[in-house]
Formats: sequence, C-alpha cells, structure tokens
Amino acid sequence: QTGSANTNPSDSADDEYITSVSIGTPAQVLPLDFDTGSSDLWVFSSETPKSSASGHVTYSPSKSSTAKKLSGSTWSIEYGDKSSSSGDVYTDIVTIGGFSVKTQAVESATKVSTQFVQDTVISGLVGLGFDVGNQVSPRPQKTWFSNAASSLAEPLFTADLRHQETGSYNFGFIDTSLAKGTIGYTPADGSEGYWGFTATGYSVGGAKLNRNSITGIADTGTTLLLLPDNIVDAYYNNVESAEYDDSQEGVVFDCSEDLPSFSFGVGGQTITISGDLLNLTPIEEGSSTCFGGLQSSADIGINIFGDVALKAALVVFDLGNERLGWAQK
Ligand SMILES: CC[C@H](C)[C@H](NC(=O)[C@H](C)NC(=O)[C@@H](CCSC)NC[C@@H](N)Cc1ccccc1)C(=O)O
Repeated sequence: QTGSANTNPSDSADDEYITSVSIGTPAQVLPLDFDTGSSDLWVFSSETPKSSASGHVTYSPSKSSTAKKLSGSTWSIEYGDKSSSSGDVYTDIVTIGGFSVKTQAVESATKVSTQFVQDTVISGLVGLGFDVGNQVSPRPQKTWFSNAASSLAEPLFTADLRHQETGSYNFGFIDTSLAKGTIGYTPADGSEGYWGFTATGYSVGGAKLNRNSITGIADTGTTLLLLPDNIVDAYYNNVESAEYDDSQEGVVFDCSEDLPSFSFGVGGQTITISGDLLNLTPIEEGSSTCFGGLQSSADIGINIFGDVALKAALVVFDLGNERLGWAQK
C-alpha cells in the first residue's frame, strides 16, 4: 500500500507547507504542517480556548464515532523558535494521502502559544521525526508514519517541496520522475528524534565542493537553511549589499541582487540551491530589501536543512534503512 498527498506553500515566502489530513468518522479535514523536526501529531480542537482557536479549523473528538480518549495521557512541546503547545490525547482514524492509520494518537491542544494562535493557515503539526522524540506521557506514542510503515510497500516517505507551487509527500514509494539527479543516500541518526545527517562539504556559486563536513537535520517544519557563521559569512561575502539587520534578526540585501547558488555534498551527490531559492522574500510588502534564505544556526546550536534546502531536492526519509536520500530537482 502507498499514500500520496499534495502539499502547498502557506504564503509568498514559502514559510510553511500545508497538507490536508482527515481525522475521525465522519472525516474532519484539517490543514496541517508536516514536520520531520518533531514527533507529535497535535491539532487545534474543541478543547482549545475559543479565543486561541478563532480562525483555525478545529478537530472535535466528540463528533467522531471512532475517537477514544487516551485517559491519563498528556503532552507538552516546546520548539526551537520558542513556540509551544500542550494538551490531552485521543486516538482516532487518521488518513493522509489515501492511507489510513486506524488508531493514531491525536494530541488535542488545550494550550497553544501566540505564534500558533496567529498562524491561522495551519491547525497543527504532523510530526514525522523518530518515535523517540514523542512527548506524550506517561506512555509516548508513535508517529503516523511509524504506525503506517509496516503496512506500506516500503518503510519510507519522500518530500518534494516546491517554490510557490504544489509539491507532495509520498508514503511507501519513491517517484524518481520528481528528480533530475540520482538519489544519494547517507546514514540518518534518529537518536535525538530528528533526521540527522552529515553533508560532506559545500561551495558557493558553483565552485568545487570543499571537504568541510556539516552535521545537521533535515527539517520540513523549518523555513530556512540554518548553518554555522563561517559558512553564512563565506556566502554573503559574495553579496555586495548584504548586511545583518537587527530588527529582522538576519542578513538582508537589495532584492535586485543576483544571488550566488549554494551547494552541499551528500551521499556522493551534489545538491545545488539556486540563487533565487536563497532570496526568501521582501522584508515587508513592497520593500526593495529582501531577507536571506540562508541564516546563522549559532543561536540554536544545531544546523537545520529546512525548506530552503529541501526545495532544491527530492528527499527520501528511509526509516527501514535508517538513511536519508537526496536527489537534485
Ligand atoms: C531546541 C528546541 C526545543 C527545546 C526542543 N524541541 C525540538 O527540538 C522540537 C521537537 N523541534 C524543533 O523545535 C525544530 C527542530 C529542532 S530545532 C533545535 N523543528 C520543528 C519546528 N520547526 C516545528 C515548528 C513548526 C511550525 C511552527 C513552529 C515550530 C526540545 O524539546 O528539546
């Protein structure tokens, strides 16, 4: 069996990618953010304070004949951007891309931080990280993909995120026609719950890859490519107008700049992120100053290959073989 779901950028800056998920009987369809950087499926619900839930599609377990309270279980998560949410837990049927998991832990939010309250285009997250990262207590729950894996044709899923166009999450199969290049595989380290891996080197503007390795995570739930300061500086030294903007908390530059590409080596392949993918968006509507897709990871302490990097590739999250595959798109 397999599953295939379309995913769409949330806005003109490709800030998040939204995928429709059906929960319960009859189906309640919610727009969710698939997040390989976390391991909990949580949703805005009938238990979320009305003031916080206004503008969001919500899940009502009481309206689902297949919902069951997981009594005594609670959850609480904090994310790298200091956002957070918490609540209690139900199990219900969760269908993604036509594939149904009968008894999936659906974490219902009784509290959400302001970032989520304001982000009305999504109603929660589908964690696609490793089960070890799940935050339900007293008994941690499995992710939707972990529950699905044994029934899928292959225990893997792919992410094909695109700039300002519809992409896909495919489960149980690899559609190689989505990529131009060969898939290069490298071991994935799931010990922290993330999809950790090591890139073997990098280059700016199509130069030959150096041999400075970069260890980081593949995180569909993070917008940017977050790398060490020395790499960020090496990149923006090629961008005449680049400067750090305190209010934007990142490097900005004239939108008219012709940005160099950024390449990294992984699994014997080279993934090149084109310059236009590295110009994320004007800092505000109509501004001629733009915000960079590559920013520093120094404040987080972990390198994150977020959507800016993932958009350049077809990425295979291969749980069965504990490996990540990358192919140029
Ligand atoms: C370091 C961050 C905290 C504290 C750490 N939490 C994590 O690592 C969580 C699971 N993952 C995340 O915070 C990050 C990845 C690791 S960053 C250190 N990805 C998920 C994030 N993008 C989800 C999100 C999506 C849309 C809007 C907001 C947030 C922990 O629990 O220890």
